[in-house]
Amino acid sequence: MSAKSSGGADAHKRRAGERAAEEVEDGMVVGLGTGSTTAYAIEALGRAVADGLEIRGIATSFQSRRLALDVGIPLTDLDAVDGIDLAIDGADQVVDDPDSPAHRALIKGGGAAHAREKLVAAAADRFVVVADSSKLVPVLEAPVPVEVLPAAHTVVADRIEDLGGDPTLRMATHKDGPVVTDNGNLVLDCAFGSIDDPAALARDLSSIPAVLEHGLFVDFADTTYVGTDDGLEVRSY
Ligand SMILES: O=C(CO)[C@H](O)[C@H](O)COP(=O)(O)O
Repeated sequence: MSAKSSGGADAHKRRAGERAAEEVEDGMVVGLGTGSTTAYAIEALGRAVADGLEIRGIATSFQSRRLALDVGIPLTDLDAVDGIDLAIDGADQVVDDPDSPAHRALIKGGGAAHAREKLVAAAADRFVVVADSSKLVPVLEAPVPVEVLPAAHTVVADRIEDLGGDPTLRMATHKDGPVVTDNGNLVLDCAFGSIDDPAALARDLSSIPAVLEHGLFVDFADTTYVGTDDGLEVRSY
């Protein structure tokens, strides 16, 4: 999937994605996130590679791998490198309140790619988030995507209800049945209302057997680029 043309939220996404791509320098290993905002960064990196920038990308999904190949970014794998210099990725919600202990916590996984996205973000020296301004919130409240082993989805759903969540199995739109992740698993979108303590919820979710990964990213982001009507806002943490 390529990035869409600009206008409204798309223009905001483009500003954020293209600005993040400017952070990439010759010789870097770059984590390539998933989603429409990151697609602008990947396309910008493809243009820079065509102009001589030498990088290696690590894709976080089938979608980001295809796009990177389409635009000519050489790819490698996590087990073939010593580390990742910089990872760029989008978010579904970002806490934007410097007075909150949850400042910079994210919800990711709108594209069901959060397991590999978190792996790559955790391996990166710097994790740069790209978002349009609609993603900024004072408190996280979107459903948290939880990737689960297929055989365990009802058991995990029960455990999530015990935690006060309301899990819904994510269903595919162009096939019968559920969304299946790039890892062959299922996704429960788990509504918790306002998430005042994302770190505690992240620990609780991680402790459930058969949860592969959840979409709460606490203390991962180093910088967030936010595309707005007026231009670009930068949050450095
Ligand atoms: O976490 C993600 C995929 O798993 C995406 O980065 C997130 O859903 C944001 O996507 P977009 O940039 O299209 O709004």
